[in-house]
Amino acid sequence: MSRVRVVEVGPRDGLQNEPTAVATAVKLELIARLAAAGLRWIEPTAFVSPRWVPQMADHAELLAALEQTPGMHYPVLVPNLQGLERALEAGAREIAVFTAASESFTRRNINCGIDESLARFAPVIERAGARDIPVRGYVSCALGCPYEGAIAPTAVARVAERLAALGCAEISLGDTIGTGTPGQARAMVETVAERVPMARLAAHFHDTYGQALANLHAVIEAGVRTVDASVAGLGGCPYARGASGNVATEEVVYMLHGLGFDTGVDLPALVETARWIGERLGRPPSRLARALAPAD
Ligand SMILES: CC(C)(COP(=O)([O-])OP(=O)([O-])OC[C@H]1O[C@@H](n2cnc3c(N)ncnc32)[C@H](O)[C@@H]1OP(=O)([O-])[O-])[C@@H](O)C(=O)NCCC(=O)NCCSC(=O)C[C@@](C)(O)CC(=O)[O-]
Repeated sequence: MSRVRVVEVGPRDGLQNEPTAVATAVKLELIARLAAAGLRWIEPTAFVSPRWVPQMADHAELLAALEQTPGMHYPVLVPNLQGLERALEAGAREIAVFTAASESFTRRNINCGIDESLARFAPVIERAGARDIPVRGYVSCALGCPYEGAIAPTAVARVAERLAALGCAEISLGDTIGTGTPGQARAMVETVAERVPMARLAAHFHDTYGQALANLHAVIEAGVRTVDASVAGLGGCPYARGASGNVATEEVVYMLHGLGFDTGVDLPALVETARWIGERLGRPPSRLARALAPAD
């Protein structure tokens, strides 16, 4: 059976936009439950400025408290050298850098242009490489920008290629505001794959317009085998208006199993985790979690 790798981004992308502070202990329990459900790649936090994203202010405490057992991967977001230094001190073994295919979004999200972001990442990736720390690169706004509208697939491909050339092992392509549709998603991924091999691409789709599963299906048919998702559909980028809701991991896993892919994830345990975090945050369950709810 062929495998699709699911990268759980809920504790980071999912929680970064929550209006009220989520206790570090709740985040740690969420991560432990996700690991127990079979997820092996879990993005736990971001070493970004607490002024920009207060919800990630406990990054060092959280990462230091995580037991990084063999076989588990906990990549953390790092925007610059300062973030890298702090992440390394806290015990990071994998990192992710993040920019976008849109100049306006990049400025609002990390306070610099695309070229400058890549210049900042160069020494980050070099230092990580010297320690054998794998680096993922994110390209946001891959299917549209909240400030610039449509984004050409070739613009996404150019940024992805530059991240790969800097040393990113994997490139995650983000439909940050969830406006993409399946034909666009497939065309974008195929254009990027002309410059970065398909095996190194990941799809990171938000469900704001209800298109995420259809878009994922389209890019899986095109050959993508790594998919980002957020338990209970938590999430959204604080610097992308309307970017609520990553695609729910449990719905992705249900679809992948239905398509005959192995994910290594125990779906009932994941659904239970989705219900657990939803209750703590006062969030409605995903459609799947609702459908699979035990009878009263
Ligand atoms: C990049 C910066 C820091 C630039 O922010 P800046 O204000 O330009 O930074 P600066 O270098 O001018 O420094 C200003 C202050 O920030 C501090 N600082 C500087 N760097 C750090 C750091 N790493 N950690 C902690 N503190 C830091 C620095 O020490 C200084 O502190 P002060 O002297 O004023 O007290 C800021 O814009 C930032 O943190 N942005 C993060 C925004 C963010 O996390 N957005 C969400 C993630 S992206 C996303 O969600 C999309 C994605 C990945 O999920 C995919 C998708 O869906 O498309």
